[in-house]
Amino acid sequence: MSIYIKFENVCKSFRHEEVLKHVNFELKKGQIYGFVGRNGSGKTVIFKMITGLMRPSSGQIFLEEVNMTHSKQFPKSIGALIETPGFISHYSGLKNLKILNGLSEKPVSLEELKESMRLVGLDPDNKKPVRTYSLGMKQKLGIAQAVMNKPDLLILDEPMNGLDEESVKRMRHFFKTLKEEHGVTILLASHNKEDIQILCDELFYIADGTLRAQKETQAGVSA
Ligand SMILES: Nc1ncnc2c1ncn2[C@@H]1O[C@H](COP(=O)(O)OP(=O)(O)OP(=O)(O)O)[C@@H](O)[C@H]1O
Repeated sequence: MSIYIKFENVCKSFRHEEVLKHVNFELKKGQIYGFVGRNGSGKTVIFKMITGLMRPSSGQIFLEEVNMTHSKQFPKSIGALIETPGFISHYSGLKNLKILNGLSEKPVSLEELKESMRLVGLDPDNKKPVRTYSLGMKQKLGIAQAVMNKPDLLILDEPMNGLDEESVKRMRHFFKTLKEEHGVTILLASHNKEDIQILCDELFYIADGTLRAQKETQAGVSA
């Protein structure tokens, strides 16, 4: 299988803080990769660099052999939930998705937007403004936003935050289906061992700025 994403000697520093030191990894298509590490270890920084929201201090990042290191564009093949998504609080969930869809380079139909909401457990006909949404509902809308334009690569930073047990199960099933039936590559940062064990094919541990890989067997393992 060919390499989808490649980090080559990537370093990232903020002022005097060296967050990532010569990070190297290669990711293949159609796998779920887990990124594990303590608070502040650099998971979100890695995700932001893949989406082009942040630049490495040195080193190179490739996405499908295209050098993304100095790219100013958010790649259109990526859907992401990184930190708290910003929604327009006085609009409904669906209206927010419609606006974001209008900005996308790969817009989908209204019915497809509604289907994304249903898939994460939200009612697209709910007219309530997002400001009245619970934490879990906002998180679900964030996931719907990440998947709605049918990305090849899905980046999920703590996607289960605020979700109840039933919703976590639904999301796990949903992410697995995206991988198995649609070949989506998923990068997942999570502090939840069960999510990591159930979902991930391979794990990366980040500590003291360095990254260590560990192979996982499908669905369940030695995390
Ligand atoms: N824009 C920024 N400016 C300065 N420092 C930053 C910036 N973004 C991240 N950092 C620092 O980089 C380090 C890694 O942050 P990051 O958000 O990647 O951690 P994380 O592994 O995602 O943590 P968590 O598990 O808490 O989500 C932290 O020390 C953080 O303070």
